[in-house]
Amino acid sequence: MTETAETATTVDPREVERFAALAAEWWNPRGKMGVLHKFNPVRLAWLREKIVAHFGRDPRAMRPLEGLRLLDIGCGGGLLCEPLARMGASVVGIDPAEKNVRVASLHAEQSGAPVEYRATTAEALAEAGERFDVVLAMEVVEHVADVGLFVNSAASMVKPGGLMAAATLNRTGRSFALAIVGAEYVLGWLPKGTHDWKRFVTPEELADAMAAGGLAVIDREGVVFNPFLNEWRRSSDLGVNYMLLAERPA
Ligand SMILES: C[S@@+](CC[C@H](N)C(=O)[O-])C[C@H]1O[C@@H](n2cnc3c(N)ncnc32)[C@H](O)[C@@H]1O
Ligand SMILES: [Mg+2]
Repeated sequence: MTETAETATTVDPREVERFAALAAEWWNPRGKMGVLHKFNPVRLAWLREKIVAHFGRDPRAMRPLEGLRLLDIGCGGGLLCEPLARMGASVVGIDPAEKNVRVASLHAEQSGAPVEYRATTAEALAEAGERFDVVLAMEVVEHVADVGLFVNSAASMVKPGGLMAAATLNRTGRSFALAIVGAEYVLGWLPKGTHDWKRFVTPEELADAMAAGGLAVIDREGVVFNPFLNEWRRSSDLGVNYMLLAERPA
């Protein structure tokens, strides 16, 4: 990163180093990123459904996102980039950890998914004036050093009539019990220290940050774990994991 000297940054070096150290694990569904793999069907179905409806696409089409330019901020190994590219979107995946971008590029090459990866940040890309139909920040907000600056940079890249989607963890007593104590210490789903509860963001705070960036929230979904079915599902309960969808009015 060369721009960090002059430009304000949302990068917390310790956070980015943590993810870079796990780079080899991105595509192992039973590895340290297993929870993201488990989330994938739920969040992809939600993204597909909402993007298709918003842009008036045919939900039965093989490539319903054809012609849409999509940015995935904090893309990690590209677990979302690849399936979204297969749905037809022109996907740019960015991550401040160069190791992640290398793993993601290699995997996309092998799987044949046409994703463009860059080792950079939302704030650097926003400053360069890039614009997208859809901007994603999935499971990233709780790892950035400055939520206001991060959301503002992301929002500024949404074209008029475009969408931003963000998924993160709410800051509640239940999220402490489930996402920290449960997931990291009891069940061992995530490496200990993955999350800092104080960095969790309430839906109201996230919606306010989006509004400050000129976006209006149009959908809120909770994501809850069903231990009997061993799967994640959409829910009206935003108490722990949740996703917000916002639009920039045309
Ligand atoms: C939990 S992973 C989520 C990966 C991917 N979005 C997914 O859901 O599969 C968080 C990612 O955010 C990246 N990250 C950390 N700080 C960031 C920042 N300030 N700006 C953009 N990405 C960041 C990390 O390097 C890591 O790849
Ligand atoms: Mg996280």
